[in-house]
Formats: sequence, structure tokens, C-alpha cells
Amino acid sequence: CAKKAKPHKDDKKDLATCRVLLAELETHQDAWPFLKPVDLKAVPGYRKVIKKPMDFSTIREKLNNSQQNNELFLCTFIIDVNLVFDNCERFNEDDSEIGRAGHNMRRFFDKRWTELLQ
Ligand SMILES: Cn1cc(C(=O)NCCCNC(=O)c2ccc(F)cc2)ccc1=O
Repeated sequence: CAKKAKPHKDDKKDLATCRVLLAELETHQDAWPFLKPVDLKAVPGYRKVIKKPMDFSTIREKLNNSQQNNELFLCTFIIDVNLVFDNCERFNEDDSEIGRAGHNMRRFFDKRWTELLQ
């Protein structure tokens, strides 16, 4: 994804931008299925089907622990957010409440990421 993001003039702000972007995802009205890890005991089949679970609270922890100087944090952030939405598409029907929430959130993220980071 590094090659995708245009060579960023000032990547010092990228960590702050990721935090802003994550806050916008967490406060989005359709964020509720993605705020916490899916409960593997409560959701039958999830553990078997989804090899790499991811959610917004886990992304926030990773971001809080990431060093500014480790320039991989931006790519890791983008990959993790997309993993949330890819998992959602894999496990949920498009025509379901959670499936639709995932599509809405991905559209929102793609727009905001492009505005803020490219
Ligand atoms: C992404 N994904 C999520 C679920 C799932 O069941 N997730 C928990 C929903 C229950 N959580 C809430 O209802 C809630 C959470 C926070 C909040 F502020 C208000 C309500 C199942 C399959 C799947 O693919």
C-alpha cells in the first residue's frame, strides 16, 4: 500500500491523521458491529470461517502502540481497516443489517482516506 499512497510530503502528520480517521469510523452510526472483536463463543462458525478477526478497538490499540518512526504503521492501519470490511463481506450476506453496515463503512473509509491521506 506504500506505493498506492502518493509519496507523502509530510508523513509526520500521518499518525495523527490515522487517529482522526479511526475516531470517525468509531463514531459512524453503522460502526456498532465493528467496535469490539466478534464474540467467537456467541457467533457460530465465525472462528472457523474468519482466519484473521479484526475490529476497531484492536486497530486503536495497535495504533497506540505503533512508533512514529516505524513507517509501516500507515500501511498496517490501511490493511487492518480493510480486513474488518473484508471479514464482514465474507461472513455476512450483502442483504443483511451487518452486511450493509460493512459496505457503508467501507465506502465512508475509502472516501475519507483519499481526502486525508492521498
Ligand atoms: C462484524 N460482525 C459482527 C457481529 C456481531 O454480532 N457483533 C456484535 C453486535 C453486537 N454489538 C452491538 O449490538 C453493539 C455494540 C456496540 C454498541 F455501542 C452498541 C451495540 C457478527 C458478525 C460479524 O461479522
